[in-house]
Amino acid sequence: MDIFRALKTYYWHDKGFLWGSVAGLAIATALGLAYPLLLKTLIDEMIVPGRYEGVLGLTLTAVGIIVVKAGFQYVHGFSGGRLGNRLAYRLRNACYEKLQQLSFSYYDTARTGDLMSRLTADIEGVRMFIGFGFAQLLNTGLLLVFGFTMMFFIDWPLTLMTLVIVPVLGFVAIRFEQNIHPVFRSIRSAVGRLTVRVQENVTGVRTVKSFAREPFEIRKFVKENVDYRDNHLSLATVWARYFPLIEMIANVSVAALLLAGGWRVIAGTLSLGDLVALSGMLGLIVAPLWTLGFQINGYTQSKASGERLLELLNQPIAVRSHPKALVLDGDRVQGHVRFEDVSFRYANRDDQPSALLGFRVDAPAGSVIGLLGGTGSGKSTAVGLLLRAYDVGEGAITLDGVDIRHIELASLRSQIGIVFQESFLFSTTIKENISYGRPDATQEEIEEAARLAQADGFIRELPLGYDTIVGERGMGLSGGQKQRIAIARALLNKPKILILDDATSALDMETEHEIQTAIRQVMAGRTVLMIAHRISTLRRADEILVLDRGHTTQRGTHDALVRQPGLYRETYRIQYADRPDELDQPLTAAKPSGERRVSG
Ligand SMILES: Nc1ncnc2c1ncn2[C@@H]1O[C@H](COP(=O)(O)OP(=O)(O)OP(=O)(O)O)[C@@H](O)[C@H]1O
Repeated sequence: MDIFRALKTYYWHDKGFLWGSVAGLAIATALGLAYPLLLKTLIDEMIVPGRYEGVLGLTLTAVGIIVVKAGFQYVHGFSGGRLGNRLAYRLRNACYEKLQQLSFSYYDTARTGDLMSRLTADIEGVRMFIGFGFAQLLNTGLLLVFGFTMMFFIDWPLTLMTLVIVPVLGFVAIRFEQNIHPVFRSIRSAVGRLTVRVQENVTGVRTVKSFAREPFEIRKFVKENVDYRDNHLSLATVWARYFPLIEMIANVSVAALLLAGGWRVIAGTLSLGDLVALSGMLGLIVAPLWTLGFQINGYTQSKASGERLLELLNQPIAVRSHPKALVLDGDRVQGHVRFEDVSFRYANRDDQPSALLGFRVDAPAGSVIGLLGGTGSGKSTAVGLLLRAYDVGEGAITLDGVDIRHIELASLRSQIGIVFQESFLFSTTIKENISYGRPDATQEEIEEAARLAQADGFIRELPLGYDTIVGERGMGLSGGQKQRIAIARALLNKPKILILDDATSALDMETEHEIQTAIRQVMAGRTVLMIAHRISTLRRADEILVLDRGHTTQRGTHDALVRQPGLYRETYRIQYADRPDELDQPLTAAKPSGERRVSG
């Protein structure tokens, strides 16, 4: 029950509906117990003595009970439905909000399909139990108490005899719960894995098909499907073992009552009406006991689901704003960025050396800093740290002299425009994609940003222009077009700091040059951090840093770096093989930038 206690905040607002649902069902059940009493009256006081004048009154009483009982059943259904659905609504919102709050590090290991199944199937499991299952389970308990109390007043020795089944059934039900809970837990995570498979396959379908790996993907799916099926088979086995057992125990008590009760009716120590009432009541009590398995089933299923939801809801948020964090005033931000001996290691990669070591940059407002380096050298890590995707391990990053850990997260990020390596577009219009960061932007502003990003031309050629809907992940557009929309999106915000993480790699040289010129205009007085593999992108930067496995191996302007032996000159040589003029300049020794190659 700890799980449901922990989920209380999501349903306790509606405790009125909870009590309505419980009380509705309990009263309806109690009224149901009146039927055997009516039968007893009919037999003992009317049929046996032959006094039939009360039959009509008795029948009307039965009809009255039926109507009132139906009314209370309605209260149960209405309240349970309201309770469950409101709970599911709140839980869904809370999970979604949590997903928005969770930091980048959570998404490094999270699986989309698994999250999807938590937000759908698991919420459904909890909704069903709290809305209905809980009231039914409680009702079974109440029925036992009410029913046996009434039976006790009719004939206590026979009642005591039948009561023997209760602890036996209770024991079996607990064993059943213990056996079935782990099975349900594995089923839930098997569903999660199955969804992940499908989701990944659909997302990566182009890669799968281009490598002709469909059979491999099918095998992977079949493996998960076998796992899912086997889990269900285990479930069926547990069911098959316990269900007949529960039914058998319940029926033994009915048989015992008929035998002992029938004996006493023949002996004249029990009236026929009492025996009919007792067996009717036992039947009413035993019926929900038979479904106790189903009820426990629902309980354990929703407990497993509740666990998975709480696991998500209780996830620690790695990067968050300090309660007293500084909220930036956009008009007063200069955009002076400093990385002061920053080192960082990814939490999920403890076995690996640091992704960034002793990284130092001083980027006054309006400067352009270029980052060059082989793949995995730490370039994206550096810009991610400025965005506070992760918090630095050692050292500090400052914006206008303030440690960014002391700045309110949203206000920090609102000063930064970033274009990622992979341009993600939402499945909506191009217009909405560009104005994502500033939904209040006018059409003119959107078009202006698109013009600067060299996107206006191709957008206008599309049948619906800015109102064209781009599919999931921007399908239907070329890589370069997607990149240009992503650049327009970043430019529209007129951020004080612009980060371009290999953002122009999919563009041809000419378009890239035009975008660079446009970015220079827009970014006059603002700070740009630019990651690129092309010298043409970087050459105008005020300072270029060359990274290698997290270390800064070279730094300087293009003119200085091209004269130093090292990766920069080497890259230049490869990319400008037809223009070796700059390489003919006399070599200068590598500038002692203070960086030392430290292992690890
Ligand atoms: N989210 C992550 N979780 C764990 N390790 C990561 C993560 N992102 C990057 N790394 C690791 O950190 C190191 C630096 O990666 P980073 O992405 O900063 O390199 P990069 O220079 O931007 O490379 P590329 O040019 O290929 O984008 C690499 O060893 C990489 O495997």
